[in-house]
Amino acid sequence: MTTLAILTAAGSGTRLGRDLPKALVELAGFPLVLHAARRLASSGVVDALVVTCPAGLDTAVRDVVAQDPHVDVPVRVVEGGATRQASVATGLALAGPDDDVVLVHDAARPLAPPLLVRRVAAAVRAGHRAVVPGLPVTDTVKQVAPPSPAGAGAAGGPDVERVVETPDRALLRAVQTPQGFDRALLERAHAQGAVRASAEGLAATDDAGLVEALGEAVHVVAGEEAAMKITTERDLLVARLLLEEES
Ligand SMILES: Nc1ccn([C@@H]2O[C@H](COP(=O)(O)OP(=O)(O)OP(=O)(O)O)[C@@H](O)[C@H]2O)c(=O)n1
Ligand SMILES: C[C@](O)(CO)[C@H](O)COP(=O)(O)O
Repeated sequence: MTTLAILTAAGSGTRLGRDLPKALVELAGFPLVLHAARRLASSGVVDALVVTCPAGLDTAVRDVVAQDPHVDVPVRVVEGGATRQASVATGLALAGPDDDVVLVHDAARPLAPPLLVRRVAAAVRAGHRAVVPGLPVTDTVKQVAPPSPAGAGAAGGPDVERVVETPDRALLRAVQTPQGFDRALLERAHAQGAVRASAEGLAATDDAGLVEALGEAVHVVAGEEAAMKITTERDLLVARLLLEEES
């Protein structure tokens, strides 16, 4: 039995605002997608990689990832979909007959360490069929009311939102990737949630959310600060510092 990693890299990186897709933006001389692929491969628990890429960039992404000497597992590259959820579904369709565990990881988390990959995969192999890494939340988090049709600032004052709840932060976890799944469960979750995949506002923001929607259990293992997500330029600066610390 084998473990497939789906590496999502098909996003455009709108919030980063560069003139190339985020996964191809360089950090310390290498594209984000390559950092992520190297760490997945060197975990020792990934047998093959499927990388989702933006339309028209399959050759560029294949050249970057599949030819890298540090990525010593078979690599396939496939064009992703309109949302992250759709991209994962496209990658999942390429799973082979022996793949019983699937890890889903974001190229936007390029420094997720190999030990985290092993921790997630081990928890799935130990019998937890859906596993996410998570960190405790340090801010106090407020839930706000949905926006009113008229808009919050409609009266002419500053934009304000009404708080409806303060969840107990001791029970909150900020979740990361890689997320790990029993392959059959992940397939069922994506099949059941398929109708959501076409639009950003409907799509699940992570794969575990689709499993939760089935009513199935999802488990959390300890996350890692290094698995931070690159969304903005500031995140790239922080990642650079983390890499310096690593070496
Ligand atoms: N249609 C999409 C959208 C996102 N992703 C991937 O999902 C991960 C998380 O997405 P995000 O951080 O939101 O990346 P982008 O969509 O590129 O960023 P933005 O929302 O700022 O455009 C990224 O590795 C991204 O490449 C994907 O494979 N397919
Ligand atoms: C999957 C994820 O990385 C878990 O934290 C996150 O939900 C991706 O979110 P994004 O808005 O697509 O960056």
